[in-house]
Amino acid sequence: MGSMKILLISFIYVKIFTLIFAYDLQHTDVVLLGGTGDLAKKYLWQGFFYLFQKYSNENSTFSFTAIGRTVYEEGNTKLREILTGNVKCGKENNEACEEKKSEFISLVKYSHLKTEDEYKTFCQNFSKKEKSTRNGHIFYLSLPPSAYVSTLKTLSKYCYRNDDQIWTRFVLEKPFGRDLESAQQQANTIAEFVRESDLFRIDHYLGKPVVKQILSFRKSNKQTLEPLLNRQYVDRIEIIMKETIGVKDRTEFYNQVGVIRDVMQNHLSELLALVTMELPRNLSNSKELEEQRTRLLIKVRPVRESGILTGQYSKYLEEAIGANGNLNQSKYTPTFAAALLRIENSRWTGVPLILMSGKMLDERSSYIRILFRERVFCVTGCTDRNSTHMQYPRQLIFQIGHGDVPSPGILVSKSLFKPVWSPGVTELSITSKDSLIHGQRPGDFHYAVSKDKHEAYESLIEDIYLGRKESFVTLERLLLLWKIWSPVLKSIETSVKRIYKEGADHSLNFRIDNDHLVFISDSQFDIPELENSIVHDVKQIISPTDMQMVPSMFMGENLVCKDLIFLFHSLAERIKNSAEMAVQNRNVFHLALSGGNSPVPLFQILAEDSDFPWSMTHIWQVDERCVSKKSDKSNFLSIYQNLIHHIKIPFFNIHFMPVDINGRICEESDKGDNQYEDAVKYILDDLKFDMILLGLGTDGHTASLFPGEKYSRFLSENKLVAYTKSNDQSHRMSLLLPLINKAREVIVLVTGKSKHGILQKLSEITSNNSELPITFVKPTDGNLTWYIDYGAWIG
Ligand SMILES: O=P(O)(O)OC[C@H]1O[C@@H](O)[C@H](O)[C@@H](O)[C@@H]1O
Repeated sequence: MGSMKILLISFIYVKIFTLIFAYDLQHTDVVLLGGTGDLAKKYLWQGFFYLFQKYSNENSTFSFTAIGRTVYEEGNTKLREILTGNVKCGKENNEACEEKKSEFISLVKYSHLKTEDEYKTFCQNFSKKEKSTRNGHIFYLSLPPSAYVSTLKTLSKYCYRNDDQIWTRFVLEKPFGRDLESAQQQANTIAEFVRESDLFRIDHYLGKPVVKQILSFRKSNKQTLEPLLNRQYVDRIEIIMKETIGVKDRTEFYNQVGVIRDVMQNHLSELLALVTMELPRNLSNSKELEEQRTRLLIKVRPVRESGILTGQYSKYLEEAIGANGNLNQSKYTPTFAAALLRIENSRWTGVPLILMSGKMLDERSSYIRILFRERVFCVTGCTDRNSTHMQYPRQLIFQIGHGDVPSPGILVSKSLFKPVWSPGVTELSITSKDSLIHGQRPGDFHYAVSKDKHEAYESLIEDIYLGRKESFVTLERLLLLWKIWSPVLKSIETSVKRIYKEGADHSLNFRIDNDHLVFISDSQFDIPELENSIVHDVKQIISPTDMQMVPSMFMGENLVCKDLIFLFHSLAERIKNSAEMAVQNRNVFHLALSGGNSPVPLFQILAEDSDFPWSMTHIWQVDERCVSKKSDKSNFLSIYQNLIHHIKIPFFNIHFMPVDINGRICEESDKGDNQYEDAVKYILDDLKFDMILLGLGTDGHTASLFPGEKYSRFLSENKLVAYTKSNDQSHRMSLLLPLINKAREVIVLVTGKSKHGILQKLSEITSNNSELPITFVKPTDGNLTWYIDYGAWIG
């Protein structure tokens, strides 16, 4: 009886063990469609070999099939030859690796598939694996994008299973569509037969070792770096991918895409998101990571035609003709492009982002370079490169590939901060070389390289196998990326491309001129070229530095004159101080805001300030256009969208001008002006606003008080609010001078070059008989301060 019991127990144990063991067995079939193509030869087989080396053992087995369209007599032999020449064991080249390589190569098979029946038979054999194991199927489509939909359709019909026994993953290479519309269309069709969760869209830049370190570097230096990564401190960001090779035998593909679709809409734009997005609290939370990425991309303004430059290397057309390319199309294919991007959020407004890439340029280098604003001013020894006193520019560089560094890595100017290195990198010192790196001596950098030395495809293929999706392109992100580039792609489709010489051609150098990019050789400015700088910004040369003297008074009143971003920040701080004082003294803060474009960045900064005493603040309007509240011309809509919408302010503290009463716009009989005046009288004890923010028009108008009307009339009549007319005779509503002049503080905000002329005119006024409305603004008991940016000041 006893021995029966023992036998039974042992039987149960053996059964459980077998079950566990069997459950642990996994067999993975990798099918590489386009397995004898260029990408496969160069990177993909190497990636699969890495996977095989790392994961194959007695519990985890693999088979590899290359699918091609060509019928080879000795397909397997041919394929194995390819692999023998292309798969490498790395520097160690050790015996164990060579053994593994032979094992790997002997496993690889070649199959020719073309017709649906051939696919069907292939897939039937394919599914016949031992029932006790769990099978994984990876279909990697290294095919022309035009073949994606039909191939996926066939595969999904015969090879697609996802259940307890089999998982299936499909891998696609960019480009995904040609523009927003086609990408959406392609995605919709694919979604009919493949689930989004089983689709892996590859952008191999996301698998590059340094790219994988960007967020952890930001996180490790959160205390020091994050407060600097914004428009207040960053001068510009360059995201660059320079190549020395040409298109070679890829002309047919390249003619369809050009440099923007090939690398800018995807690789470079993905990098942009990684450096500018809000840092997720938890980097391993892929949902949060994706949310922050998409939140950022939503705020990237679509590239404009004036913000892009394109070129083509001189031999491209010849190559294209040789490759039987379509000449008409080839002549418009850009092999070089530089684009100016803008992010319209409170963190980055105003910071230029330059994305640039080109084939056949003078060097091979890809990097993200963040240049910080300069505050230092050199007095002595400025041209002495060996001087130890000056260490500028101050920059943070993610060197993603090649360039002048010993190995891709992260570089931080020593004058910026001493980084805390994340566990994924190793600090190195760059041995002194004669040449400069990004304009600095190598020794002026803290430098670290990634510990992970694997090629992008190796780590991405591993991610596919493990089902980790963080480094792949989601559909939502893909469409947002297209939104940035689609419009400009359309508008430059048949624009003339600048022809440049292969290698070093200075005619590609460009600079930012306001919101435009221009080739320097085309521009009327004679600007000395800045050494080692790709972007030459004229403003940097002509605008005053913090060291330059600016008077402290304008028109007999206080003046604050700064660079645009600093100006907005200091004004936001001033408003907050006034609010806090008012709340302390009177328990309430009455703020009247003008409309127009100038104050928008200010609203956005204020909107971010959760410490502002919003609950004690009343927001009023200085003026309003006679339009519907929903019109994009409405001042209230702009104040609402950029400020009110983002803050916690009681509804009853918002006082919009009643220009739209039940759909009737500025009907005199509705007496909207009297209504607003009554509200002011009722709510403001002594008719004193704590602060009024005014603007200044190029014609000297302020609020909605335009030249030509007799404002002295309003002064004597003591009216507070009225309907007025602008120069183009359109109707407005405005606070009037008696009310404006009662305010405790009046701020006049003037920004942008276009305002230089009117400032000049005002500064030349000598008599007291000017008819310009702004000259009537003279607070009786309060004070007036001009806030003017360098653009308006210098012109
Ligand atoms: O920087 P890497 O990894 O060498 O990749 C560059 C290549 O990236 C590919 O995505 C582009 O299609 C090629 O045109 C480009 O040459």
